[in-house]
Amino acid sequence: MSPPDPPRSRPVTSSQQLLADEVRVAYDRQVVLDGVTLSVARGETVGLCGPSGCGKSTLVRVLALLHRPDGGRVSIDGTPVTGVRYAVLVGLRTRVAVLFQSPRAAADPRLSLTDLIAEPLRAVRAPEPGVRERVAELADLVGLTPDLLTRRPHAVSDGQLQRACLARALVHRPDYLLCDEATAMLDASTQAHVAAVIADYQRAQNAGVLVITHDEALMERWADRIVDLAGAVTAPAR
Ligand SMILES: Nc1ncnc2c1ncn2[C@@H]1O[C@H](COP(=O)(O)OP(=O)(O)OP(=O)(O)O)[C@@H](O)[C@H]1O
Repeated sequence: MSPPDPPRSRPVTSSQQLLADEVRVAYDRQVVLDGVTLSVARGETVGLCGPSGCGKSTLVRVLALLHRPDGGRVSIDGTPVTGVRYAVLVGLRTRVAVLFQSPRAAADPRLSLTDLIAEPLRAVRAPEPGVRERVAELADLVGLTPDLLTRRPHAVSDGQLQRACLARALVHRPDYLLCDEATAMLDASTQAHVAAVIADYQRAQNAGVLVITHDEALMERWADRIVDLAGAVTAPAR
């Protein structure tokens, strides 16, 4: 494994956190999150638990700037974020990355693993020599050999594809990484390796990490504190 990413030079202050403040989300008539507040500070690992359907993944999508909440706000280190996806300035949106449970649902089947990892850099028109160098660095970090990098998703295992998705998530050196059941589909050794890569990255970058897992032992080992979303209200929309 190559050395972890060098930390950014920005000094870290106590106000540096990814914050969902009084967030409300409803799908049609169903209120899933009703005034939920959750923060993830730089350097900490927050575990998010709660019964199936209580809104954990929805909250992750809101924090990842993929889903616009119906109420409340998201801020990154005190900067309010008003839009979602490409409406957010690139310098802000690349501060948060997400790793989902299913790498197959998250990966474009037409791309080689190299192009999959490079995708977020090419989307911001990063110079190609730097892209190739960063892909090689990350492939080494997550344990993907050169022969695997030329293959497309259908020709690699779920574990290998999740490693590529992790590399892609880290490509912009995010300050916050959200892991939504990211190790659930993996065998024990791949799970341990993915968790170790994330922990090394977190230490090097002083990143904040949010973890959703139904694996209580993993949650206990991984999280500095655990937030239970079970209190979130699921009720008909007003
Ligand atoms: N796009 C959507 N449209 C309509 N309803 C949705 C949508 N996404 C989620 N839901 C509903 O919102 C509720 C919360 O879903 P969510 O996936 O956030 O829960 P969760 O706590 O992550 O569940 P699990 O632990 O099973 O993954 C569920 O009742 C779900 O059916």
